[in-house]
Amino acid sequence: MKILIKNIDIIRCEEEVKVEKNVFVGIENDKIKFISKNFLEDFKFDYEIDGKNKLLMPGFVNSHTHLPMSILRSVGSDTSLMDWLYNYIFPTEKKLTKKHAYLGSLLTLVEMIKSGTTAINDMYFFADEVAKAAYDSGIRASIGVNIVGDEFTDSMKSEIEDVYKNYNNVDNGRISVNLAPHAMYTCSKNLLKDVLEFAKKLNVNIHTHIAETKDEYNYSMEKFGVSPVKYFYELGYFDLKVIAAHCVHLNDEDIDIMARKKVICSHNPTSNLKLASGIAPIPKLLEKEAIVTIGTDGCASNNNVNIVEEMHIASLIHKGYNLDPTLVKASQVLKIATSNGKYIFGIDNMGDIKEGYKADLVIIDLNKPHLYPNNDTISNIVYSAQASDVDTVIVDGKILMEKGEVKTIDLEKLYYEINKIS
Ligand SMILES: CSC[C@H]1O[C@@H](n2cnc3c(O)ncnc32)[C@H](O)[C@@H]1O
Ligand SMILES: [Zn+2]
Repeated sequence: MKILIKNIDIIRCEEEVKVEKNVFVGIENDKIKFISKNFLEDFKFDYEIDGKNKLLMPGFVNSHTHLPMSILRSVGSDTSLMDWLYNYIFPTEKKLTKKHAYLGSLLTLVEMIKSGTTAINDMYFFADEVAKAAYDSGIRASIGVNIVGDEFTDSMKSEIEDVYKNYNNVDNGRISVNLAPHAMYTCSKNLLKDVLEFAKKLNVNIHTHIAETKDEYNYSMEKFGVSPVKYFYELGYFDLKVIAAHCVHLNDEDIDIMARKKVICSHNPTSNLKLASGIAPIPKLLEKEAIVTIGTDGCASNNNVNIVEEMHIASLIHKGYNLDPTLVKASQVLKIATSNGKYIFGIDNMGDIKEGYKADLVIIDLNKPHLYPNNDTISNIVYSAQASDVDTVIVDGKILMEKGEVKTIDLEKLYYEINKIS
């Protein structure tokens, strides 16, 4: 498939974040073929998109999600993490079925695509169903197989092997698999050691929750004499690629370790605020050049997966909390929410608008009252844009949504099914 986008403004995000006005962009198969000031006559396209009053930018990457959890939206609201998990979420999750996981995932994916997310890093039970939903939706996804308990059992291993066989590196690498030990307080040390060896054998990423609450930090210090970050470091986890969700309670040594070992921090500001977990030291991580990305967490602790809103909150809280308006600038947050996601997927040519790069793109409709006047496009996108401004979403060169209409999922049927099970 060849797509021509004409007369559009673009934001390049990788090195310096900058805007270019009124260009032609050609997409061929899964990649950006050209970006040009003029139309290239010999590009024979199948499909044309008019870019007048629109902005093309790299798609958003949501680095920490639990797709099926839209089914649990608003369960246990107004409680702290441990109360929420142990008294509301874990008991309800025991009742979930494969069907719930598939339909809940699809519902979350609709919300994600509608707000411009082109790639996600997930972890949950029923990973096979989650992977199927991600596959069906057309999004780019790394699917985490949930691991909790004392021992690495044969049934855990065979679930991982099945999901790996069915979904790792599927559809031109669009779907991949990661191992997701839940957290240091729900997995024994032996289990974590075995999982690490298994991840090495399969050559996959690790995705886990680290240092989310003060309780977790204190538990780690009391039981093991080290912080959660140092605990994972000493186990050898950071010799692999680890996506560490939350990273709220870090000491200076933790920040140094994370920067040096290139741990990928998934900043989840809304979930951290809703569960009153705290505010992650993102300015300090950025100062040390650690890799920071952005995530929503699951729908029950957010209560949505709107990455535009997440970016907005991330751009504001560190300024207010530290009484410093220069922290987490609009250009930094845009990079965090888009191009830094490439580190998760290990795809170098992803996360920017450049020739030869993956066509994982969103088109924003600028013809909205809150986006006029366009004095500073980057500030307008971070501080004023709404999810409903996302007009078109393209992943791997395929159009998943156009003019606000999701093409890959039958919404009427999905809402009907969701209503039946809720
Ligand atoms: C490992 S599968 C996912 C597991 O994690 C639970 N969960 C969702 N959000 C959070 C969070 O913010 N901290 C810790 N655990 C969380 C989810 O309910 C599943 O049980
Ligand atoms: Zn989580």
